[in-house]
Amino acid sequence: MSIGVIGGSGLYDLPGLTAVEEVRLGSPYGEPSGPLMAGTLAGRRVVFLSRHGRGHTLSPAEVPARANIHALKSVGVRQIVSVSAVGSLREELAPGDVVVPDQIVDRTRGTRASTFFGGGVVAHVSFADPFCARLRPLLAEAARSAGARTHDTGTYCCVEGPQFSTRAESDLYRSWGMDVIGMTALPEAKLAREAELCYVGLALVTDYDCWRRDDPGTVSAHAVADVMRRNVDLAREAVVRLVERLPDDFTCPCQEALGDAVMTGPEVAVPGHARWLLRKETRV
Ligand SMILES: CSC[C@H]1O[C@H](OP(=O)(O)O)[C@H](O)[C@@H]1O
Ligand SMILES: Nc1ncnc2[nH]cnc12
Repeated sequence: MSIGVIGGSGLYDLPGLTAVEEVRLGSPYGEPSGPLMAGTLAGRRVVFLSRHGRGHTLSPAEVPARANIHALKSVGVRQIVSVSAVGSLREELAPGDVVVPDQIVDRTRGTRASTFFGGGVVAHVSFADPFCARLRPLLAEAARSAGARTHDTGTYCCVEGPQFSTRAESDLYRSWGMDVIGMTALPEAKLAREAELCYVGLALVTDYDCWRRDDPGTVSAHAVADVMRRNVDLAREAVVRLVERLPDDFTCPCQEALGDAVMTGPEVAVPGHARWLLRKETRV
């Protein structure tokens, strides 16, 4: 069993990962964003994947999230830490801070492939708590002990992009109580739940989006990348400390997410595309 790390903007490899084997995999959903880098970190097997690909060639809507989750699960990953750059929608969440979100609001446009189900097999997973409730506190503790000013909760507003928001949108998301804004936590988090993997977010605040009228600067892609570059060591250290804290026998309800989710009966043959997901006991 291993821990997966998906690196977002500015995090294209995982410094300190040793004995790295580059694993190139296909999947029923096409190619993942790039090769999986499987190695050792803090004595555990860790598999790193760059979300936007080497050289950052995939925009948020182009990230092959189904292939990525399938590939990570197929090499034995059971927990995923998603590292991502986010804008802050709150004064108190400052650039350089870490947020470990506990909620998401979906503002994507519905064009991203966001389920493994359909095509003859129906399942509705519970998504009330979209991030793994057992892993989140461990990650928050790990980030704090790595030296980050850490916020243990927060609502991640996932927008379609690739353009940044208008001021009116930024104001609207704030009025809705959203805390941070990004473009990639969905559909990744949904797909991880369907694949019965634990999924948590290490959200690094890079900017104040565009809502602050006292600040003439607004977010830019290069400013985000600069802040992320300065925080690579922090992200890595937080992952190391999480890996150190994670018990070998860590279990969690995420690993049983399909137990009460599948509607399709056992009299129906499981279509080929869903066989990797379904155990006999998960069917009605
Ligand atoms: C480069 S700025 C916008 C870009 O950065 C974030 O990506 P990730 O979550 O992979 O770090 C944001 O969601 C946008 O995709
Ligand atoms: N302000 C912002 N909006 C959307 N995605 C982001 N990623 C980093 N900062 C962002």
